[in-house]
Amino acid sequence: MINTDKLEGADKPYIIHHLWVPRDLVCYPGAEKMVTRIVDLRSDTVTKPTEAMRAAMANAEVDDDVLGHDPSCFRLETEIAKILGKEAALFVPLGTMANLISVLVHCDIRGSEVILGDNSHIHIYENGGIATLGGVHPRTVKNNDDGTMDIHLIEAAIRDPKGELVYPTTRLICLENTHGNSGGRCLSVDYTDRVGEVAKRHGLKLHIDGARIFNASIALGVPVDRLVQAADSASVCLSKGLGAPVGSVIVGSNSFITKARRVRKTLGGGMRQVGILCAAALVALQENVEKLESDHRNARFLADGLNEIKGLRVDTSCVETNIVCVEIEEDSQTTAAKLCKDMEDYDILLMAMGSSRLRIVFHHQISSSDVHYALSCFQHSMNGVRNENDS
Ligand SMILES: Cc1ncc(COP(=O)(O)O)c(C=O)c1O
Ligand SMILES: C[C@@H](O)[C@H](N)C(=O)O
Repeated sequence: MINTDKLEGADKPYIIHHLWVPRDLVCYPGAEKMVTRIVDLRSDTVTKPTEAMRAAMANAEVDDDVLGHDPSCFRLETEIAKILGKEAALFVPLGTMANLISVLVHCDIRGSEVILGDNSHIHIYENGGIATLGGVHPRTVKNNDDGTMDIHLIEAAIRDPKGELVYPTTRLICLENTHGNSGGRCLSVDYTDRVGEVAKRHGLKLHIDGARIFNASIALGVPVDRLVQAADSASVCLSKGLGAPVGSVIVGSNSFITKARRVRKTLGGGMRQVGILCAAALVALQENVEKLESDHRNARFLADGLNEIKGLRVDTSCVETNIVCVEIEEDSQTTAAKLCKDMEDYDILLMAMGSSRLRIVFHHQISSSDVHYALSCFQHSMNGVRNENDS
């Protein structure tokens, strides 16, 4: 890897992706834009469809999926239900809608309450949809750093039926595996099964936000169907690590999915010739699950490298899948926003998750050489920050 410490800022524009090209080798104006590539580490939602996906989309067998069942959609839903070990599945545009529909079906009686993590995606990043659209009351329990909620706190949060005159009625518990805001941490089968036992004991349902359940499966070495066995429903994002251009699915019993299909239509989520999207998702399912391990490997490699850079700190023990959370140390004299901007100058896109926290997410369109390139740019940027502050 080329040591970038020695190069002056003026050479910065002449980055030919992965390589620094000294000025005299660049012979004409605009060459600096000749060969650059965006290294997009903002999320695993940013992947572009592969050629195989585009071909599948162009040749997809389609029909009206509202009036009947689009054949490509039927094939995808049948396949994903089988893989997740549930009776049926429903294709939806976004994971947010998958979670919303699931909660609304489980909590279809007024005054219902759902127990979920205070740092969960449903609670923080889904516009409070379960309340604003579904009238479902959220009852949060503290998320631990590993994405779990203490089981005794879950049980304590369940409303006493004797108080039904004044309390909402608990009907659902939601888990999230992997847990996004905890840095992609995995919930174990044992933990999930124990929460499932609590739900059953109290006559409650269990939903798993499985946006990245395939990442958990690969990281834990546990089949996805075993990870969601205790759940009555699960949402799975095909458009994240699996790399489909669009789509998530809900899995559950036949009767649950029948109700979910109706709620989807109510929300305007019914789609006509949706096979065009499902054909790409089928390719993603067939081709990209096996690539998740290299995303996790790239994440671990970057985490270890960043930890060696003065001013940055990564808890590498928390890097279990494709997400790396980077803390910017106080004395580093920079911020997450500034570092994102600096890295953008190198054509590297990151997401700030606060004033001193960065999130880096890996996917199948990030290569190991991208990782080396990103590492050298982080080093160069943090050196620049230090030089600025020393002068
Ligand atoms: C854990 C988790 N659940 C649900 C979602 C929602 O997915 P979407 O962005 O497709 O609505 C996300 C977002 O990416 C997520 O990270
Ligand atoms: C930010 C969040 O909504 C999105 N689910 C992501 O992980 O990129």
